[in-house]
Amino acid sequence: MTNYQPPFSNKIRNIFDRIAPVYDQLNDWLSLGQHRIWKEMTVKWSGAKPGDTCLDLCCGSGDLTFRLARRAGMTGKVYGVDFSCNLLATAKERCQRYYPQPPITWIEADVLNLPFDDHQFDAITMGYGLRNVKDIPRSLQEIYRVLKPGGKAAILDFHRPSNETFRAFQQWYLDNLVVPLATNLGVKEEYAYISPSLDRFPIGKEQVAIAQKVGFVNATHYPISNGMMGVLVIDN
Ligand SMILES: C/C(=C\Cc1cc(O)c2ccccc2c1O)CCC[C@H](C)CCC[C@H](C)CCCC(C)C
Ligand SMILES: C[S@@+](CC[C@H](N)C(=O)[O-])C[C@H]1O[C@@H](n2cnc3c(N)ncnc32)[C@H](O)[C@@H]1O
Repeated sequence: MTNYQPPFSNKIRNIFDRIAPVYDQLNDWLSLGQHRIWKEMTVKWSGAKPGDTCLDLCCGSGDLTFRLARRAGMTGKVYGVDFSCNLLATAKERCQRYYPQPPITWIEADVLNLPFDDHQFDAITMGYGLRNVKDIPRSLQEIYRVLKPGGKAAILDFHRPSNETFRAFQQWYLDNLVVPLATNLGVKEEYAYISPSLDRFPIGKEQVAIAQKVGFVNATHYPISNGMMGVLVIDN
């Protein structure tokens, strides 16, 4: 199994604090809007429904949080957790401007030490967070701890395709479109981080094995976008 050891969390937090001003726009441009579909699939696979108490981990500027809130409705409760104060500020600002109604609580915290009691949540999402945490098993343990029995989590992230052509295309896209465009916006190093972080990230079946070791009874990894992205769905 891959020995995954990303840099210290402070380095990661600084990366996301720095890219906050360009983050949403670059995601739209560079994924050709596809990230919205991937996020909608993730929320759907989390099983969130009206009245649920939901949690979005590594919420960033809030894309998945807002989608969860739409599903949970006015009788539900939604929490967004992130340690980047700049991305959280964007999330709060977007919330006030575009989504004044859903009951969302924003919390600045490390997802490796969640400030919640055990068994609080019906549904949990995490978008592009697991690859960035210092300790993946610990992160899944925290999810296991705060999920209610019968609750479900859906975790979206980049993935390395097993098909060589798609793998080569993904690498070409990162090297020749993502990094150059980011360079023009003054955030070259931050976006250059994606590729090595993806090399260290466990592939789908390894993620499933970690989740099972943590205690999840059901764990399935769904490759999407020709395996360039993936969603790990886990429940207890
Ligand atoms: C929303 C997306 C990525 C979020 C994201 C995650 C990270 O870990 C980062 C680390 C450092 C800087 C930025 C990020 C970051 O934005 C997914 C979409 C954005 C991507 C930049 C686009 C990547 C596209 C795929 C490699 C190929 C898709 C091809 C398709 C034809 C559109
Ligand atoms: C690529 S962004 C994803 C944001 C959002 N989920 C989305 O899909 O657009 C990754 C987020 O994870 C957060 N993050 C990474 N490690 C974290 C940790 N240990 N605790 C809290 N947030 C973390 C970063 O601050 C950043 O906002």
